[in-house]
Amino acid sequence: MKTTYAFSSPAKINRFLHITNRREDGYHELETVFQFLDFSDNLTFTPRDDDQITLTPNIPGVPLVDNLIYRAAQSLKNRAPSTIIQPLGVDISLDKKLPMGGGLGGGSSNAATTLLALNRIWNLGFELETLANIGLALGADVPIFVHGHSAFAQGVGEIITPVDIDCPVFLITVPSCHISTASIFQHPNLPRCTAKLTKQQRMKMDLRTCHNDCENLVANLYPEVAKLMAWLLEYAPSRLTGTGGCIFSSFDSVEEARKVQSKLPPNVRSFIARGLNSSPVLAELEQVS
Ligand SMILES: C[C@](O)(CO)[C@H](O)COP(=O)(O)OP(=O)(O)OC[C@H]1O[C@@H](n2ccc(N)nc2=O)[C@H](O)[C@@H]1O
Ligand SMILES: Nc1ncnc2c1ncn2[C@@H]1O[C@H](COP(=O)(O)OP(=O)(O)OP(=O)(O)O)[C@@H](O)[C@H]1O
Repeated sequence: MKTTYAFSSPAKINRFLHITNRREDGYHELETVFQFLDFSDNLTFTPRDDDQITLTPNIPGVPLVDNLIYRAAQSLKNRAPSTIIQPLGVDISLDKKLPMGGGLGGGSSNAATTLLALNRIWNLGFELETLANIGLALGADVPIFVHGHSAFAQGVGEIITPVDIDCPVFLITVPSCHISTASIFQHPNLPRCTAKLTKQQRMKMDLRTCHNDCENLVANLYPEVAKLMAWLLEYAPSRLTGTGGCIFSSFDSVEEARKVQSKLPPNVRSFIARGLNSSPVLAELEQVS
C-alpha cells in the first residue's frame, strides 16, 4: 500500500507593492509585504516505484512541461545528490482553487509546495535556502512561499525579512480579466521610482501609508478593475495584490466581510479568507516523518 501525502498551497497577497528600480536585465526591484491566506490549492504526492513524474489533472492552456509543479519536481530531481539510490518518481494531483493570473501567486505557491514536499518525501535533505534558490529560477515569488512566513521582501522578492503583521479577514474579489504580470512590468506608464522605505519606516511598517504602484496603471488599462475598486472603497480599505487584478478588502470580522460580499454585483467572483503569518505547509511538513 503506497502512502499519499497531502499538502496545501496557499494564496498570498501583497499588502503593498512599491517599485523602486528597473534593473539592467529588465526585472524590477520591489519593496513589498507578503502575507499568506487560509485559502489554498490542494496537492497530493504519491511516490512511484519508477522515476516518472506525473501530474493530474492538466491545467487547460498550460502544457505539462510549463506547469510550475512539474518544473519544480524536475528541478529538484535534477539536483538530487548522487548518493540517493531510490527512484525519484511521483504521481502528483492538483485540486486548483486559486484563480490564476490574479496576483494571488498560485503558480509560485504550487512550485514551492512541490519543492518542500518532495524534498521531504524523497529524503533529499536540502536546506530551505537551497530550495528557495532553486525556486527563484521558477518565479520571483517562490522563495517567499518556501520560507513560509509573512515577510518584507526586497530585490525581486528574494531578499526576505520575516515580519509579524495584523491578520484581518479579507474579502478577495476576482475580476474576470486575466492580467499578464510581464505586460504590467513592461508598460511605459508604470511608476518605477518610489523611494525605498527608510529604516525607521521599516521598523514601524505602517501598511496604511504604503500603496501598490501597479494599481493606477491596472485601473486605467482595465475599467472593470477601476469600477470594482471604486465600489469596494465605499465599504472597506481595499488594494490591488501584485500586478492584479484581484483586490483585497480588509474587515474586522467574517460577518462584516460577508455583508459586503452579499452586495457584490452578481458577475463578480469572490471569497473570504483570513491573513496568516505562517504558511500552513510548515505544519504539514512536520507530519511527514
Ligand atoms: C509582482 C509580484 O506578483 C509580487 O508578488 C511578483 O513579483 C511577480 O512574480 P511572478 O508572477 O512569479 O513573476 P515572474 O514569472 O518571475 O515574472 C514574470 C515577468 O514579470 C516581470 N517582472 C517580474 C518580477 C519582477 N520583480 N520584475 C519584473 O519585471 C518580468 O518581465 C518577468 O518576465
Ligand atoms: N501550477 C500552476 N498554477 C497556476 N498557474 C500556472 C501553473 N503552472 C504554470 N502556470 C502559469 O502561470 C501563470 C500565472 O499564474 P498564477 O496563478 O501564478 O498568477 P498570479 O497569481 O498572477 O501570479 P503572481 O501573483 O505571482 O503574479 C498562469 O496563467 C499559467 O500560465
